[in-house]
Amino acid sequence: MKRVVAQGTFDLLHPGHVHYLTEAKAMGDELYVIVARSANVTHKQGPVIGDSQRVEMVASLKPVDNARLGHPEDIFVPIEDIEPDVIALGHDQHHDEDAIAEELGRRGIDCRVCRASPYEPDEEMVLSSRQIADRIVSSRS
Ligand SMILES: Cc1cc2nc3c(=O)[nH]c(=O)nc-3n(C[C@H](O)[C@H](O)[C@H](O)COP(=O)(O)O)c2cc1C
Ligand SMILES: Nc1ncnc2c1ncn2[C@@H]1O[C@H](COP(=O)(O)OP(=O)(O)OP(=O)(O)O)[C@@H](O)[C@H]1O
Repeated sequence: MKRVVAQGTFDLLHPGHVHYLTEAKAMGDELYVIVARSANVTHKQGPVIGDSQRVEMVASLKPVDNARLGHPEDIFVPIEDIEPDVIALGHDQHHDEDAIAEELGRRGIDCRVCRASPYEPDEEMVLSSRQIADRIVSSRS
């Protein structure tokens, strides 16, 4: 069985997340998803929804075989546990492919790192958790 890992915040779910996770699943046989801890989402506004609720929602999605909360300090601890064949980075994730590949090599983990594609079907869809939150604020105030 070929294992794939996907990761992200997954605050307010939308079809962009489903596209990403479906594409990641197609890279192997089993999809494991690491959900970022709120405390570690420091590069943008933190999630509205709490850690365990985000994990529960991601776990319920069709392509997902296993979802878990990430490690508080070391993002490679869940990777060492899962032992994936592929890490599928999201199209806009700020993580650097080469830096991740280097650290995997240093830790003796034999795993490919690749980049998923964006989902942008038309202008009607709101394909970003932040944009959904902004729309709620502007339409309710
Ligand atoms: C290979 C990999 C493993 C990760 N593992 C964790 C983790 O264990 N704990 C965590 O809080 N975040 C982890 N992250 C980070 C988040 O999943 C997420 O990528 C980061 O917070 C950026 O959020 P965004 O991609 O939703 O913008 C990991 C990221 C990568 C690329
Ligand atoms: N429209 C999209 N197309 C493809 N992948 C997406 C899309 N939106 C999010 N993803 C992917 O889903 C994963 C989780 O993304 P994240 O939780 O940051 O969602 P987001 O909607 O982009 O959030 P925000 O709007 O707050 O930046 C990431 O790997 C990201 O690349």
